Amino acid sequence: MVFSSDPVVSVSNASIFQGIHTVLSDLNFSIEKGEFVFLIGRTGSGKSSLLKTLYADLPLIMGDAYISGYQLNGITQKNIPFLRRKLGIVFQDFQLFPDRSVAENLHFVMRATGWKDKTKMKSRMIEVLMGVGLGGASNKFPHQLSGGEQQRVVIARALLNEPSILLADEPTGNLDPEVSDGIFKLFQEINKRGTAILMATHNYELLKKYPYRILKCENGRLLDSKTTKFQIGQDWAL
Ligand SMILES: Nc1ncnc2c1ncn2[C@@H]1O[C@H](COP(=O)(O)OP(=O)(O)OP(=O)(O)O)[C@@H](O)[C@H]1O
Repeated sequence: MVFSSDPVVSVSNASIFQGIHTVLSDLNFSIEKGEFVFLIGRTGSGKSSLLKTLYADLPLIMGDAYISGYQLNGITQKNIPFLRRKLGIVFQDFQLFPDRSVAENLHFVMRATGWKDKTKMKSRMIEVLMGVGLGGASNKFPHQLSGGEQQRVVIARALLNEPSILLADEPTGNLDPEVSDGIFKLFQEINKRGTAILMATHNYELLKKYPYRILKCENGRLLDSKTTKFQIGQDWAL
């Protein structure tokens, strides 16, 4: 049972591994419902590994972690799809099926996550596409959309099951600055509607402009702007 006062993410005494290599150790942090948090750090510092652990693509071997009401340590293969229904995941590369329309891309996820009622599926699909500003795009194929529009479809797809948190790994990394600004604003709108966001980014401008909480991977540790003062760094050295 998830109570509304529970944090969406809660991590204690955890270490993050890639095989036998420890990437981050002694992690202790939580993310509250509706919080917006940046995740920063130099290339190879562990941002993606942390996100992968949170969506159970990497096993949590040491420590405790809960996300969207699921305990990550000891989670079974059978339960991972159920966990992922509670999360929205957005990557830098859009990962849409190129040979399927926008509607078919969304339908695929809905069917895979247990939706059956065709009327409800259609109205939810329209709702999420409208929500990302792509109300008229359902019959288009990915190649007929710009990079920014494709990313909006990916965000719509991530929102289908009303996740309590969106995990975003460099979601604006492949887009030019103006387009990425629009995508960032979309994340802010989604956040204002109540979804927590954990966003890995190298975009120094965003950090300067929007004073959200920052988690920084540095020297195998995770620094938290809520409890520690630290330098953000320059964009090449985030
Ligand atoms: N699949 C993998 N197998 C083994 N080691 C890996 C794998 N992926 C990443 N690593 C290693 O884990 C460490 C953390 O990498 P990670 O991708 O989490 O960093 P990152 O902060 O997300 O980097 P970037 O900003 O470049 O995306 C690095 O030392 C990297 O080489």
